[in-house]
Amino acid sequence: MVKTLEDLIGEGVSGRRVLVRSDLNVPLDGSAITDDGRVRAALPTIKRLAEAGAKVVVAAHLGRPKGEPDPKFSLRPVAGRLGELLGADVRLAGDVVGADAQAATAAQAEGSVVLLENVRFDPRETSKDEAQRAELAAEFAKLADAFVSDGFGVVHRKQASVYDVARVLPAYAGGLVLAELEVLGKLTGRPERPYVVVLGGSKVSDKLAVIEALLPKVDTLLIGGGMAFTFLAAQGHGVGKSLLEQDFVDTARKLLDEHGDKIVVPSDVVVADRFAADAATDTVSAGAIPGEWMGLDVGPRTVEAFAAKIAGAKTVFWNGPAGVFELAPFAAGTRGVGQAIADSGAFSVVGGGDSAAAVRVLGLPEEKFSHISTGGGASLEYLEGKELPGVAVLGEGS
Ligand SMILES: Nc1ncnc2c1ncn2[C@@H]1O[C@H](COP(=O)(O)OP(=O)(O)O)[C@@H](O)[C@H]1O
Ligand SMILES: O=C(OP(=O)(O)O)[C@H](O)COP(=O)(O)O
Repeated sequence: MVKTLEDLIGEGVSGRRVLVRSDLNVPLDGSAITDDGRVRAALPTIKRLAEAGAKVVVAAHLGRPKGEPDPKFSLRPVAGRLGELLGADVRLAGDVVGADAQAATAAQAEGSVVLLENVRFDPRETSKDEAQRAELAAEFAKLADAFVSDGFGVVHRKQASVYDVARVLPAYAGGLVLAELEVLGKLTGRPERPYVVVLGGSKVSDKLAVIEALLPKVDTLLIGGGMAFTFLAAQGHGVGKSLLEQDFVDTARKLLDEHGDKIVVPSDVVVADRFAADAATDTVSAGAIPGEWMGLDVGPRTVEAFAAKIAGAKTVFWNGPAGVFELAPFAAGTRGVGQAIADSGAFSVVGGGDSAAAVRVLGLPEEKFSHISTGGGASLEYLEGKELPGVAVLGEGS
């Protein structure tokens, strides 16, 4: 049996030091948070512990820094926002587990919150070497007496602050992780059919691996965003300077051969001469992407084709924006797909940091989605039937 946050509260946390792993990986424009959804989602667990008198130490990552401190990836803006939402100061430690983190946590009052600096500033966090990760986990463990895993968006990562630390501290599942798993469970049982999955985004290599496992489970797979170009290349099209995962082209061709009836790829693309809001743009057929240009959104014919499939669905899962929605000229595809899902009346789940942000930033009707999940890759791996290391480890000790 997995122990939960409520079990921990029941054991009594007043004066105890509790390490919480949250997913605070928010989209930033410079140092401004463009969507604080993940901070809001992390709030209930942190608040619950603080109100119960715990000394709360929050661990989180931001982006993918290269295992060393990099001011661009500092959690400072997040500490500020978390403090505003909590209505209390949140001290940001200057390091992950170093002298400043130790001093900040040693000086904590009951009910206070310290945020450790981006855990990915330490190369051991994401190391493939288990001994390295275990070493960092032991250092996290010195800062706390218990661990609450609440970062749903990152439970698919076997990383020190997600997985290894749960093996060295008494570990509990946070409310967000439990709530997310409960909703996603509805998609793994017997989803009402037709079951349509819409994929896009830019974490192409991560997600291409999931497609193969998902295909037998779904009726239709709509592929937009950055991952579409690997499939267009597999169909023999030139994709210019668009995102392309060359190593996966052969697999994409095999998937199109074997499941061509289920997979829908873009028939037209919005292309640009640069990755910029003021780039020159054009809308072309998927087979006519100019060599020096890049595809940054799906075109209107594609949106129409995707919307028709979505309109007939009873269950929809969407991860990954259909285009670079952050830049106005490339937002129409994501808006169109999102609106079609909202209008479908299907049981609909949208997951992922950027996908969830897109719903809010583009002003799509949030209330028309059945669930907006904080995790994209994590949701996909769960739907694929894969074990999530950050969840599995919570049951290990019992
Ligand atoms: N054609 C494209 N080329 C490059 N980037 C893209 C393209 N389409 C979408 N994106 C980018 O994908 C990013 C989100 O991808 P991803 O992290 O995979 O999604 P999520 O966070 O929802 O899981 C967005 O920032 C968006 O700008
Ligand atoms: O943004 C995240 O995932 P998502 O883009 O799949 O929703 C999580 O914070 C995990 O980040 P990672 O994919 O760099 O490990």
